[in-house]
Amino acid sequence: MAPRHEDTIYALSSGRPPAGVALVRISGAQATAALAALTTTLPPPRQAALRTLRDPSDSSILDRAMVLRFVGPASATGEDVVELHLHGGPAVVAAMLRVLGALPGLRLAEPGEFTRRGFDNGRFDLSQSEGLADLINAETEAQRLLALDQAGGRLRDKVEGWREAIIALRAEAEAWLDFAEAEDDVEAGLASTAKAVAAIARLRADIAATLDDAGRGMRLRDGLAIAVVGEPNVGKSSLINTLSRRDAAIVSEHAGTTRDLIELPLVIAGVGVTLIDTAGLRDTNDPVEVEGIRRARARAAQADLVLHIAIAPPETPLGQVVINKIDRSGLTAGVYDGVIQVSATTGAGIAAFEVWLEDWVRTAVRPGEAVLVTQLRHRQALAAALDDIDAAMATDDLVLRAESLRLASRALGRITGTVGVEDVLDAIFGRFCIGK
Ligand SMILES: Nc1nc2c(c(=O)[nH]1)N(C=O)[C@@H](CNc1ccc(C(=O)N[C@@H](CCC(=O)O)C(=O)O)cc1)CN2
Ligand SMILES: Nc1nc2c(ncn2[C@@H]2O[C@H](COP(=O)(O)OP(=O)(O)OP(=O)(O)O)[C@@H](O)[C@H]2O)c(=O)[nH]1
Repeated sequence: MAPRHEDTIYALSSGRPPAGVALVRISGAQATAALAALTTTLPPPRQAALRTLRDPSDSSILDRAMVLRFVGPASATGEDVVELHLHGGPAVVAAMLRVLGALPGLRLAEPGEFTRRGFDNGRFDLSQSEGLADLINAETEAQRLLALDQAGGRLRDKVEGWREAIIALRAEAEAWLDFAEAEDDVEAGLASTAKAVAAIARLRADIAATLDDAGRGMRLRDGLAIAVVGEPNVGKSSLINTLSRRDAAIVSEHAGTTRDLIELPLVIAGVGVTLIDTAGLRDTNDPVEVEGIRRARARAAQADLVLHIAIAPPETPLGQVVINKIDRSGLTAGVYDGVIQVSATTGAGIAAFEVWLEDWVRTAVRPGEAVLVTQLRHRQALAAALDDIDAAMATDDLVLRAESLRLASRALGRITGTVGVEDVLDAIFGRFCIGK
C-alpha cells in the first residue's frame, strides 16, 4: 500500500551554486499555494513564465525568475509540482530556501524523496527508479545507455510479462485443482498438466537466457577490472601511466590506493575499466611485500583480464603477455602471435596495444541484443524465481505447483517493487542526492 504524503517538500534540484541557473523544486499539495505566496499571478500549468518572486513576510524581492507549475498527476512526482528557475547564486538560493521553509506545510526534501514519491504514486516502478539513480550516476556511455533503458521501463516490461504469465499458470493450476476435486477427471487433469509444464518450460528458458546475460550487463554497469602483473621493474607502472594519459577521463573515486595496490579508472570503448597496478611478483621474505603479492594474486584472480608484463616471454604466462622495453631487446613493435610488444619509453607499439585493449573490451561486453539485468539485486531475484519455477516443474502435485508459482511471481515482484520490498526501499532511494 503506497503511503500518503502529507508534507509538501522542496529542495535545490540542480547542482551546487554558484551556477548559471538554480532549479528549486516544490512537490505536494501545498506547492501551488507556495507559488501563489511568492508571486501575484500564477502562470497556466506547464507554461514557463517570468515572474518577480517576493518574500511574503515583507514583500522584499527574492529574484526575478522563470517559474513553471505542473498539476498532479501529470508531473514527475505525480503530485502538484512547482519549479523555480532562479539565478544560480548561493545567496539567491539560500534566501529562497529560507522563505519556503517558513511557508505552512513545507519542509526540505530528503535524498531521493521526489523520486520516491513518483514511485509511491505509481509514476514508475522500482526498477525504473533504480534506472534513474544509475542515470544520475552514469559516467560512461555504457552506463548512460543502460540506465536510460532501465529508466524507460524495459526491464519492468519484461519482468511484468513474466509475472503475469506465471500468475495465469498458477490460476490454471488452482482451477484444475477445484475441477479435479469436483469431477474426478484424471485424464483432463493430466492433459492440462502437460500443457502447463510446456508453458512453464518456455518461460523458464526465457528467464534463464536473461540471467545468462546478466554477467555482461553487470560488467557494462560496474566496469571491467584489468590486473597488471609482472616481476619488479619490468615497467608496469610506466605502461599504466602511458595508457592512462590518453584516456583518464574519470577522476578516481576508488579508495583502492593501498600500500601495494593502485587502481586507476579509465574509459575504454565507452566502458569503465579499472587498471590495477599490482606489486611485483617475486619470491621474497619481506612481510610487507609478501602481503602485497598476496593481494596482487587475489585481485588478479578476480580480474576480467590479467596483463602479464615481462621483458622476455615468460615461462608461465599468467594471462595476456605484454613484452615491454623492446627498445632494448630490439623486438618489433606490435602484436605478434598474440603477444603484445611495446616500449613504454619510446611509445612504440602503444597504439597497437590500445587497439588490442579496445577490441578486448568490446568482446568482453559483447555487442548484440541489449542487456536487461545490470544489478545484483535483479540477478538474485531472477535466480530465486528460476528455483521456484524448477520446483513447480518438478512436481505433479497441483497444490505444490501453485505454491511454487506463487513464490516465483513474488520473486519477480521484488524487481518491480510490487511486493515485499520495504527492506530495500531506503537503500535504493537513499542513493539519490537531495533534490532528486
Ligand atoms: N525542469 C525539469 N527538467 C527535468 C526534470 C524536472 O523535474 N524538471 N526531470 C526530473 O526528473 C526530468 C524529466 N522528468 C519528468 C517526468 C515527467 C514529467 C511530466 O510532467 N509528466 C506528465 C506529462 C507527460 C507529457 O507531457 O508527455 C505525465 O507523465 O503525465 C515531467 C518531467 C529531466 N528534466
Ligand atoms: N628502456 C626502457 N626502460 C623502461 C621502459 N619502461 C619502463 N622502463 C624503466 O624501467 C624501470 C622500471 O619501471 P616501472 O614502471 O617502475 O616498473 P614496475 O614494473 O612498475 O616496477 P615495480 O613497481 O618495482 O614492480 C624504470 O626506470 C623505467 O623508466 C621501456 O619501455 N624501455
